[in-house]
Amino acid sequence: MGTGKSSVSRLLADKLGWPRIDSDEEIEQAENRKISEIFESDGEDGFRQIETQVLNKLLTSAEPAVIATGGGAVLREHNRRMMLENGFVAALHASPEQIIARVEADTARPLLQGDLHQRVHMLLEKRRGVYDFAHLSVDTTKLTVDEVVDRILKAWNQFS
Ligand SMILES: Nc1ncnc2c1ncn2[C@@H]1O[C@H](COP(=O)(O)OP(=O)(O)O)[C@@H](O)[C@H]1O
Ligand SMILES: O=C(O)C1=C[C@@H](OP(=O)(O)O)[C@@H](O)[C@H](O)C1
Ligand SMILES: [Mg+2]
Repeated sequence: MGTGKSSVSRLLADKLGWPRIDSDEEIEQAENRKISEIFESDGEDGFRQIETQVLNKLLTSAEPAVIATGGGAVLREHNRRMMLENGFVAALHASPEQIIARVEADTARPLLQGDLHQRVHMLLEKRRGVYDFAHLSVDTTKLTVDEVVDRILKAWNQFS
């Protein structure tokens, strides 16, 4: 969360001339509920169930697209495999301090409610290594969105 997936995906899609899809927005549309409402009524497990269904549908569509997922979509091994089998996967990282600075004004992320500093450190620890499966990893801490997009495009051109 806060590493720039949603922001980077917009510019990346523009540059590629591809549609841009954000799985969180797709989930909200399909459910006609905000992410926070889904967490509130169905819990994290309920959200992950919906997220997996939506992601699988997006990943098996024939059209090329830039897909931004939520940061926890990769917690399920099945999703990691689907992503690798159907696309080029870029994982965006950032330092805990930078993540906190980027998300502190935003209340839309249920897993970051409460003590933000403690939540961010706890989640980074819990998820350590889970993003290593990606084709490319980018530390966005000191990069602009433009620079992140350039890194992804370079790696994508070599990959494809
Ligand atoms: N490279 C960056 N440098 C500075 N701010 C950024 C960068 N990438 C994203 N942001 C800002 O951080 C916040 C979270 O970005 P977002 O794209 O929603 O991240 P994610 O989808 O990974 O949670 C937004 O306010 C966005 O403008
Ligand atoms: O990391 C997570 O578990 C989550 C990340 C969020 O998306 P962003 O990574 O785009 O903030 C969103 O899917 C939900 O709040 C859960
Ligand atoms: Mg996002």
